[in-house]
Amino acid sequence: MRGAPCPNILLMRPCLLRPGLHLPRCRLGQAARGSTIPAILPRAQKRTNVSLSDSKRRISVYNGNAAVSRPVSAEPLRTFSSTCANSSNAKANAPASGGHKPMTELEKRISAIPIERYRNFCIVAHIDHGKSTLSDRLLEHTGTISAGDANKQVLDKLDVERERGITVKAQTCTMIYKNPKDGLDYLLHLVDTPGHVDFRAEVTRSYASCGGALLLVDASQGVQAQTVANFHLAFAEGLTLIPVVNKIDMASADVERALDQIERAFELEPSKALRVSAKTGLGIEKILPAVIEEIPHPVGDASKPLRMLLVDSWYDTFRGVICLVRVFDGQLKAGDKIVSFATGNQYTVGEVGIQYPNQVPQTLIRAGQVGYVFFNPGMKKIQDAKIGDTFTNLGCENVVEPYPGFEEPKPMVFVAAFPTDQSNYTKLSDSIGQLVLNDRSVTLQKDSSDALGAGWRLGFLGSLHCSVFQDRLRQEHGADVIITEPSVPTKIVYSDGEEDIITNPAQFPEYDHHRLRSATLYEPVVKATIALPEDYYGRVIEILEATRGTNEGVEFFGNQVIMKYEIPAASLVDDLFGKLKGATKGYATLDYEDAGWRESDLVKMNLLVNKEPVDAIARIVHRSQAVRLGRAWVVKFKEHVSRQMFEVVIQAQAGRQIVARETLKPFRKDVLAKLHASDISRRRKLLEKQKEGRKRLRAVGNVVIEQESFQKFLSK
Ligand SMILES: Nc1nc2c(ncn2[C@@H]2O[C@H](COP(=O)(O)OP(=O)(O)OP(=O)(O)O)[C@@H](O)[C@H]2O)c(=O)[nH]1
Repeated sequence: MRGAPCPNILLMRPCLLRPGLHLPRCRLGQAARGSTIPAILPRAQKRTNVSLSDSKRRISVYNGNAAVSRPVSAEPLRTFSSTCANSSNAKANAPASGGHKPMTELEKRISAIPIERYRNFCIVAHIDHGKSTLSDRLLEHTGTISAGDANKQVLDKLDVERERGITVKAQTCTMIYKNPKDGLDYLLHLVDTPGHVDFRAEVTRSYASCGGALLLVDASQGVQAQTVANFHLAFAEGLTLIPVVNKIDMASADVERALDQIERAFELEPSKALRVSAKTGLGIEKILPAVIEEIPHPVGDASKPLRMLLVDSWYDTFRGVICLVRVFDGQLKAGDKIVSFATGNQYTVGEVGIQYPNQVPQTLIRAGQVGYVFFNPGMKKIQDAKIGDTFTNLGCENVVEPYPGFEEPKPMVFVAAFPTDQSNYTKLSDSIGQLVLNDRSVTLQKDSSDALGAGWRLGFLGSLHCSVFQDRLRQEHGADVIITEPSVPTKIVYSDGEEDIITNPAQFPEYDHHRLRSATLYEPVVKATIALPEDYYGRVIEILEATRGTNEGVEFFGNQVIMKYEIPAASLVDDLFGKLKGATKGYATLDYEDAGWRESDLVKMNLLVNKEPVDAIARIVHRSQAVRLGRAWVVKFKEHVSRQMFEVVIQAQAGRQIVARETLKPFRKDVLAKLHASDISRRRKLLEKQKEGRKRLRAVGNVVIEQESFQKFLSK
């Protein structure tokens, strides 16, 4: 399908529809050759009762009869007796020492709800379409938070989330809802997911613990790039989707257009769409009845051995590593001894509970529930909390099948981080370690630079991800840190077939390295989906062509255009999104996915100061950009380096070529100041002496570049 014009937007992310997900590839092929979405989507409709969040998710279709109908109680239901019962676990499964604590009213209410009345769901939407606001509104509607706390973005807990108004970490919240139709309590788990493309790993993880989703579309903006992308992720995960048109209170709302787009793009029935305003609360009361009606309940057996998926983890200063888990089978309570399939490590459960919306301890959590757990003693290393890991009761490893786990996200953007003051290395190391625990998509390696000392090389999913991490490092940990310019990896294939992927430009071989001469270089490319109003089409084409992109298809939906381009990933770190926003008055939206490597005429750029390369500033760029970037470098570096006693030459080198140069004049001590004007021979002698001195200094003197200069140079 690569390179073929895309007949409809469903096909824009074909690789997300993974094999093995009941969506035969031939269907996609047929559609790609001209048939339209209906060939595919009636299946999606049929799949409204496909529950892939049950214990056989990813491999089987939910059979309504298979649901466990046993009423649940807060008492352990340990009827499994094979290997597990004979293990030391039998003892551990007895109530935690100290006996039962009396159940709280909340626990009593939860324990009376059977799994058939659980619903796990999330909200699928484009960034800023109102997920967090709607989540707050639902929490308020169910009495989980008081009316005064709504609109405070309760689930956006991080400072950076509140400040930037975006969700970075997926948060979850349990709600109890009394359904007016049958007067019964339902246990709902709402997972608030990030909308931005860089946080896709968070989104995918969240979907894994859900049975369905609200597909939220802003009535004034309509379907956007990430609505399409996130729809495909949710669709591939087999989630039941309920269309919801939000922001109907806005003067610019065009509900009919949004409904038309939802129907044409996703083949979802517009008559089933709910029309709401998350801000004013208009129409909100229809959402939870629809969730109960449409979204299948999770399937699991609380009497079986524990089968529990680690969905997320974070670090709490007082309690250590806390894990967010989805229990598929069995139940979990304090004192249980459990084992990780990924690491083989054994743990004793210290506390279990639910997010309501803050952590509320429970006697136990059981099959179908999403909750938190921490251990006593806690996990030793932060790396032990492997997202996607399966846990079971100790002794049940042979009878429980682990989940396949999650695909490791691949970092696309790399930076190096150094403490401004090397004596703060350990402190900064701890801060970075804690943030990495909270964000498993970040990769971390030790690094060092001649200019900046010891530090780390960090890999991120995208530039926003990278800048959010920097903000968090500064805000939450008060870190004083120098961060180098972001770069993407480069692949070198040598003539003997050996491959090397370079993520640190300083480690890229110099142009005169004998192996590089016969090597082929590759840069990563992405398939980008860009949505914009038709009026800006021409300007956006210009920008995309300038990125060395290849047009792979354009679709028109009324006045909305959806374009598909293959572009170098390097253009994303060069603020492509900012440029698109600038050219479209902020209307353009962008989504992308990894599309492998493309052969490219790449060259290593060095910044030379008096002929010495400054390793922290090296970069691999396309040859066509070398002169422009080189010019910008030397001019900017000159601005930030203080003058020395001797002349400093700043050069940008691309491969073997010097592409730009600036000279920083030395301090000029006026050695002639006290001399009489007519004393010419004395005057010449003094100037000669000064020249000699400068020459000597230049030969032996190191250019002293203060950390501050680097900081200023590296900051945008
Ligand atoms: N007028 C109006 N504004 C709304 C409505 N829902 C949300 N908003 C506003 O839209 C903006 C974005 O809302 P959020 O809830 O933060 O959006 P989000 O989808 O969670 O954003 P991310 O988490 O970054 O993906 C905020 O300024 C909200 O106040 C609505 O129904 N009507």
